[in-house]
Amino acid sequence: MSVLAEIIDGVREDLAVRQASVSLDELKQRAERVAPAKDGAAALRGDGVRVICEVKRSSPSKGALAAIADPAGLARDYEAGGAAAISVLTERRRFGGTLADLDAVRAAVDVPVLRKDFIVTAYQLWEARAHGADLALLIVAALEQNALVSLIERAESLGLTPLVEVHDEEEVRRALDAGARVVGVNARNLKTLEVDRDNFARLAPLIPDTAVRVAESGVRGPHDLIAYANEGADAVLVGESLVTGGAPREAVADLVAAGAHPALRHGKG
Ligand SMILES: O=P(O)(O)OC[C@@H](O)[C@@H](O)c1c[nH]c2ccccc12
Repeated sequence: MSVLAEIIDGVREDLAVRQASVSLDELKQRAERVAPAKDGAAALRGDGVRVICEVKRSSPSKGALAAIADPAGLARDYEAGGAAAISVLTERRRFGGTLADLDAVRAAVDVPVLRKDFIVTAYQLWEARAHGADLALLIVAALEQNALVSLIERAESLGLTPLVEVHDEEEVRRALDAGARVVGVNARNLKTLEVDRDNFARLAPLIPDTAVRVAESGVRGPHDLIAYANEGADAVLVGESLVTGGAPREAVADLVAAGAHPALRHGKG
């Protein structure tokens, strides 16, 4: 079984427990009480390369990365450094995240917040909205095409911007066919966990100008951001290097400054 399939098995078990304790109706009521979602797509494209900063405690490839006792404080540092959005991993078993992290981050920052999880049912989209997320990750490799189409539609109907993650040519085609407006190219193959930073350059030309292009994973510092920008990234998603580096606000500010450089041919001008 692939790593991705193993993760999803665990996600489905944890999901069943939550579904048994919080009904869909209850989630819908909570979703009505939170502030309306912010425009996630607009936040990820503009002058300069936008930086999405991730709250990430551990990963299947590296194990424990950082304890992150105060996710709200980390998110405030990210925002102060110039983050365009904050990604919060809510998967528990492999990434050490919870929905409580999402609540804490939502309450701490004004920028859009992404729920990063392995979403396979509409219930999880309602959860994302009920806990204040503005964007939700949908991983093409984890979904049949009809499920992908219906989850994108459902996300949009809740005001959530779907960040649709792809890893190869076929998945780009599926994402676009399904109506994705924000496409994330992951350098990491979730089935093998291998990182290939050249993946973005291969796939970006297949994504039309009408969509927002996000380069995900493997950004160690400004050098990698500049490379992704020159390959057409509107935004980059950064986790590990920020949580392990010790000075998150400064590290984000360095990335944002590198992405703002006028010599960069970022985005689609
Ligand atoms: O820690 P990194 O290499 O900076 O990567 C961040 C982010 O791209 C990565 O956490 C990620 C991308 N897609 C995912 C899907 C599920 C879980 C995690 C991810």
